[in-house]
Amino acid sequence: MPSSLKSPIEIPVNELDLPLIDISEFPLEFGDHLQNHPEVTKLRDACREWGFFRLVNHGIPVDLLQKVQTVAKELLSMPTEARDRATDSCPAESYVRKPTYESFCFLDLPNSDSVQKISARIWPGQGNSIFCETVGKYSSSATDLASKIMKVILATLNLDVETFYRSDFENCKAYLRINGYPSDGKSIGEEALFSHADVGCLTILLGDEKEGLEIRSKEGKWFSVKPVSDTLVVNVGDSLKAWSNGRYRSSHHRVVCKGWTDRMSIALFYVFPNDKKIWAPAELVDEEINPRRYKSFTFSDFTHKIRHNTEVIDKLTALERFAGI
Ligand SMILES: O=C(O)CCC(=O)C(=O)O
Ligand SMILES: [Fe+2]
Repeated sequence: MPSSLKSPIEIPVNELDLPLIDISEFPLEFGDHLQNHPEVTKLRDACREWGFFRLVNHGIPVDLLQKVQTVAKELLSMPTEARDRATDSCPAESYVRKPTYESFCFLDLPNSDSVQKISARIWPGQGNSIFCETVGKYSSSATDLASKIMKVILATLNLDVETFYRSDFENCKAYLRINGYPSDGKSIGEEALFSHADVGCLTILLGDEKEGLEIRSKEGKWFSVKPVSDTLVVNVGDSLKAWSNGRYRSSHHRVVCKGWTDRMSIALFYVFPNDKKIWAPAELVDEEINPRRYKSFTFSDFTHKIRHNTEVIDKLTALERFAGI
């Protein structure tokens, strides 16, 4: 990740109401009839146009959302020396502090001891059981939700849901990142989190209702997303873009300072296991209309070999440069 992010940027003039998807509309049994369900059509359009949508009626209790935000804020407001104790040589599982943002990263949830390890470093002795329990519960609920969204996305691709879920997504894992954006020294319009595409399949983003998230459209214009309480923002990442043979977008997004003090967000990344070979199924490849767009690669190859999933060089994203045919 680049360390200096202070470049002035153009102020976007566009505001975006993300497409609203009511996940409670989807039946638990996925049959062929689902493909023509109006909510499925809406979701398909959202994934094609934006690679982003807003989930309503997502089923995660509002009090759990509030609790996880409370413990995340408590973590981010610990003294600098305490936060720095969680810094480690493996940034994927520790605390990272950059000039304009900071992140606590937890790996392989909900099953790893990643949360306990960081908690023990921040709160020496006993750790913080309420923090661990709350983050554990939220990650578990959000991972179940991501699996459900993934199944519906398979339906939007006109694929047999159970077959493809079992063969490709059943072993997906979750990483969690608690992001803090302290306001000190930042001016309105300044980039707080650089433009990037997420690397996994899906990201579920829980914000703290402060503006700042911006998404780049197909035409390269920036759109500012208005927060809506009790909802979750979901986006497609590069792994799913590649697996869908480019049918779905993995849009670049960033966070821009809007004059707040201390914005924060919690991102759950639903990702393939490291050794998973990412290869679009033959059903999504059509030699004439939609030829194969990516060579096969493993998730760990992608995350280890690309240094920054940020720059678009000669209109090519990191995914295109890494695996494009
Ligand atoms: O804080 C946000 O709204 C966005 C965070 C994000 O894009 C990320 O963690 O990948
Ligand atoms: Fe992101």
